[in-house]
Amino acid sequence: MIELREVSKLFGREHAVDGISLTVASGELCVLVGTSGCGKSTTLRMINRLIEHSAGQILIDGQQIRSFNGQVLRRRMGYAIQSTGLFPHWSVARNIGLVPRLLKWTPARIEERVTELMELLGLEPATFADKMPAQLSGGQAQRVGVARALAADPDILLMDEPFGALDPITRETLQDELLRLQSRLRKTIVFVTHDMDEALKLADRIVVMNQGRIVQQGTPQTLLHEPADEFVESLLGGADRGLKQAGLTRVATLMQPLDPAQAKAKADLPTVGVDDSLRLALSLMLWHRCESLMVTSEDGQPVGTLAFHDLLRTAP
Ligand SMILES: Nc1ncnc2c1ncn2[C@@H]1O[C@H](COP(=O)(O)OP(=O)(O)OP(=O)(O)O)[C@@H](O)[C@H]1O
Repeated sequence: MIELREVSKLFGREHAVDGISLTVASGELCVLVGTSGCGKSTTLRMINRLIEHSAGQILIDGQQIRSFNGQVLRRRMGYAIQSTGLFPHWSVARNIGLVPRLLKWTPARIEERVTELMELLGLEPATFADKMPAQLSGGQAQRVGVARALAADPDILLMDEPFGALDPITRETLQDELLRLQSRLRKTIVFVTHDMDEALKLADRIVVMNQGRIVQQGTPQTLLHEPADEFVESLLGGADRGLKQAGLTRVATLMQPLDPAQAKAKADLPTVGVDDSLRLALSLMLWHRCESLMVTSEDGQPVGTLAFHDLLRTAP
């Protein structure tokens, strides 16, 4: 668990962070979101002491971070950043093995761990282990950055706009992979982004910052339903909120079970997956100009139907 109590950071006389209090529970994915310069990166870097806080307390599992040596603390936490920070003259495998090497793991254990992580992140070891960072695409380099952050199996992962420089499709893929990894690894993650759509998709809890302060924190649903003020509302996209809400809700929540007597008559309807979002369902209805869809299970079997009027039941 990470706790920030009335934490501030002053650069000269300027408050980059101004008395924020925040608790991130173990296993929680907490996203800090806000416009440029609001203090997100400074907050993240205070947690691993790349930046020292000026006032307040930061605790990891109840212990003040100042009681740890800074380097020791950083080795206990994964850190992934937008520019990846990979060493350009080191191979992918050597980059991933950095922290285990610093922790003096045996070469055999490091090799085993590097191979395991490359497989976990979808980087075929035989193809990528010996490549140099310059030979990687942006998406592959980010995967290496995340693998390196996970190398020593830290409980805490700090991620600063890790997918910020990627094209939208690669970015979506890596977001999906982070969610898949998180459902398996249950790390305590603090993730910084300026992109509210990314925050809504990834977060268990979103913390909205403005001018060094926290203006609201809550689940994606809470923010969408009850934005604290106009600033939060504008970050959420104002009138677009209905679509964003639909993007967070699964088809399964509103579908009607399939009536076997009607199955044949509905067999020609366009299909949507039970785990797809209502936003996708709406898009399919608009595209196919139809008012209902057949809902299929993961293995493609029809399990229900979803009607246009059902979608209106998501309204708050
Ligand atoms: N080393 C520094 N020295 C002086 N001022 C700094 C320093 N680092 C950050 N700041 C200032 O602190 C404020 C918060 O910066 P920070 O990088 O935390 O914002 P951010 O929300 O992460 O922004 P961005 O999304 O643009 O990265 C800004 O006004 C910035 O100019």
